Amino acid sequence: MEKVKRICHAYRYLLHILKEDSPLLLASTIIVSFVQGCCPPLMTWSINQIIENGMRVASGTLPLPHMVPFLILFLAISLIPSLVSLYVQSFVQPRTQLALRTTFRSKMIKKLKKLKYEHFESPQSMEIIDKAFNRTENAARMLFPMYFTSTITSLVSVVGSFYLLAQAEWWLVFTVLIPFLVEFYFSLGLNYEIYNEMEAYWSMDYSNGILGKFLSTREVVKENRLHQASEYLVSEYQTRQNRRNREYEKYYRKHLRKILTSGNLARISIILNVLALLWMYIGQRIGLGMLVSLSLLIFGSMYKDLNKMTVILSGGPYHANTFEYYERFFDLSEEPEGNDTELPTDGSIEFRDVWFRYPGTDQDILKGLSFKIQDGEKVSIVGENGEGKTTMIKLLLGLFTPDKGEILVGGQSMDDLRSSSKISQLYGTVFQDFMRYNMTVKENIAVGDIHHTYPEQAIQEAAQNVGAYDFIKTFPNGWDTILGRMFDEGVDLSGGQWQRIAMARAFLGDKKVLILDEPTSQLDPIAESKLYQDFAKLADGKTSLFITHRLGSTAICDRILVIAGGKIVQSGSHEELVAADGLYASMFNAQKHWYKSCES
Ligand SMILES: Nc1ncnc2c1ncn2[C@@H]1O[C@H](COP(=O)(O)OP(=O)(O)OP(=O)(O)O)[C@@H](O)[C@H]1O
Repeated sequence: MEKVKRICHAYRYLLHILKEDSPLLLASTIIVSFVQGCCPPLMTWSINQIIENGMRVASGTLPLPHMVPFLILFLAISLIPSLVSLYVQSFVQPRTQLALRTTFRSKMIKKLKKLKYEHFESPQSMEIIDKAFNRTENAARMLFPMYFTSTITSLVSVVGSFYLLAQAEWWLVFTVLIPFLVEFYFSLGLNYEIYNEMEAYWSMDYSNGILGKFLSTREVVKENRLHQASEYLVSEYQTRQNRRNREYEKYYRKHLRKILTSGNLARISIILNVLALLWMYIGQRIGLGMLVSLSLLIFGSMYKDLNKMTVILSGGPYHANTFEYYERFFDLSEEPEGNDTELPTDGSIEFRDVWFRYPGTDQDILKGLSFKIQDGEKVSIVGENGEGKTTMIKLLLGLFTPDKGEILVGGQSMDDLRSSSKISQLYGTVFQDFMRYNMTVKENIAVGDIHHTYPEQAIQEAAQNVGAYDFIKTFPNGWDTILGRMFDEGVDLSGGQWQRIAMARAFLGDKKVLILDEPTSQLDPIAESKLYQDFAKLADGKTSLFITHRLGSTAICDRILVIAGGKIVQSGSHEELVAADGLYASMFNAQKHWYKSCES
């Protein structure tokens, strides 16, 4: 029952989309499918007429011209199925594909925009998103037009054919139908079983696909070549694919026996029914025309149509099941609706006993993190790898919520602020893995504050503030130059130049809090020192947070917070912390020795 509900739901959904998008296409598809369905019974009827009347023409009891309408009908019916298939293949299929793709994609993209950020860091959610994006369209295409046209055609054809069979003998309807119903019952269960087994196979495909991307992504290819890792990745990819293929073959062999045996009941019933017709002909209960035309019907189109119906009915739920992923995707939790909470007027930050672990994991990353940053203060956050510095920033930005404790910005709780529609105007953030948009320089910077339209001069000023103005001026199309290598006319930038563009974007507008997560990782020492000076100017009067491993850079900050074990373990100026002889001093001394050994 659940399966039937699911397929009905999938069809209702698809037909609704097509009715809205292209009602004419839907109507014409229904009409041509119906006409095609009428062909087999009409063909049977015309063969019967041609044979019976042909014999009368041969015996001289009927003039030849009386045969002409039946012959014309016969010719027309022979042509219609191939014309209809051409129409479906060359028009209905591609047109439907476009309509479904547009509807599915745009609905899914709108949903993506609202998804809770945590889903993008969860492998389970990412698998649902991947399947919804990659499989729903294919399944929809199978259901319409393939299954939909086949269902109408075979249903009309089967009803017409049963009518003709009943003309010969009423019980023929049942001797043909019952074996097919039994067959259908078994194939329905079998296909559902196959679907469940295929789930494991698809999961393997998903992870192999990710490995395959390592071989085609530009950034990754560079490193692969350098490490000569491509060969290893290719062979690993092949090994995994082979393992998956073996799994697939196992499932296929397991079901082959069932698939082969499941068609036999119907095949035997066909032969028995044709023998029954012969028996009726010998007993003179039907004529030669009926014997030939009904035998052709049972052996040919009727068997095919009934068979098609069992495939549609048993395979339909299998494709409709894909809609389960589509529905699960839409069930993923969303960020709360943006409200009109006003932003705070000062940029002070306070973490009060904040605890946090990533959803689906069992390890606390932040364990009672508490600190205060005054409005306008410049603070450096330092700590060893994996101590939770970036995690802390994600919480501050409202991408995740703490499991315990509270975060305040300007005295306002992040619980209220995180859903403010203006939140993007509070923070200017540059992450380690900032975005490189393959768009114009202007757009690359302007997306930093989409709530305002900035004149070109403001964009240029933003670029100047982060030292990007001079290299942008040299571009062939100036501010309208497309960045990145995705397009022919695109100009690629160095890592440091991209970083400056990202900074111009992040700091566009009047952001109260500036955050830089490893801002200088791609800069040379001169550029790094220049960037700090630029940033100190830019950050004047604003609260700013630096996450950095280069402890020399902390000099521009008023204070340093040292994070370890999910807590702040030290706080003070560079001089105070070096003198305190704690974790900061040992990290700083290690770096000092490293620089010294480089100098010597
Ligand atoms: N989405 C996630 N799911 C589960 N664990 C995560 C996730 N993101 C990060 N972690 C874990 O959280 C811990 C803290 O990571 P985080 O990136 O905050 O550290 P960090 O101090 O910024 O490190 P680094 O200095 O190396 O950038 C790490 O152990 C990391 O593996």
